[in-house]
Amino acid sequence: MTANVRELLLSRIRDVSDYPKPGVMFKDITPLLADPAAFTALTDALAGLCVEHGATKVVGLEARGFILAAPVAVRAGLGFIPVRKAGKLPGATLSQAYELEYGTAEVEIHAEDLDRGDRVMVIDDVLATGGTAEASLGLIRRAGAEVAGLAILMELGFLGGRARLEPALDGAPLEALLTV
Ligand SMILES: O=P(O)(O)OC[C@H]1O[C@H](OP(=O)(O)OP(=O)(O)O)[C@H](O)[C@@H]1O
Ligand SMILES: Nc1ncnc2[nH]cnc12
Repeated sequence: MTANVRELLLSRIRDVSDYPKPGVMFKDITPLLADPAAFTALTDALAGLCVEHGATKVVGLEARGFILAAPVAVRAGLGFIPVRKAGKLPGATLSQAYELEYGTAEVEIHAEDLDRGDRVMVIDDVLATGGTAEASLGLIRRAGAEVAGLAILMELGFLGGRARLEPALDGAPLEALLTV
C-alpha cells in the first residue's frame, strides 16, 4: 500500500471522543465507507493481503468487519463467513465469550462453514484490546481451519492488542494497514 493510500484512509477515519463512554476515543469509519475512492482502495489492499497469504476463505467480524470483509471476499474470489454476536446464527455454532474495551460480548460461527484445510483471513476495522480477534481466532481453530492471517484497518497500538494476540495468532501474520 502506498503512502498516499495510507494518508487517504487515515484522513477518512473520524475521531469521536468519549464515545460510547467517557475515556474512549472512538474511531469512526463511516466517512471512509462513504468515500468510494477510499473504500475501493481499502478493499483492494485487504484483498491483496488475502492473495499474498494464500487465504481460501474470508471471515468478517460483526458488525463493522462485515462491511469490509464482504467486498474483500468478492474481490479476492473467496467465500465470506460471518463471526456473529451470540444468538444470531440459526445453525450449529461454536461460541466464545470475551471482553471489549467497553463491555463484554460473545461471538459465534457456524461450525460447518469451515473445513479442515481451509486457510482463513480474518478481517475487522479496529484492533483495540484484541479480545474480539482472540475469540474469533479460537473459533476458527476449533472449527478445524487454519488462520492465514488477521487483517485490520486500524490498530490502536497503545491498548496492547498485538501482544495479547500473539499466542492466538500462533505465527500467523497480523497485518494492520494503519497504526495509531
Ligand atoms: O480489540 P477489541 O477490544 O475486541 O475491540 C475491537 C472490536 O470492537 C469493535 O466492535 P464492536 O464490538 O464495538 O461492534 P460493532 O462492530 O458491532 O460496532 C470493532 O469493530 C472490533 O470488532
Ligand atoms: N476506540 C475504538 N474505536 C472504534 N472501535 C472500537 N472498538 C473497540 N475500541 C474501539
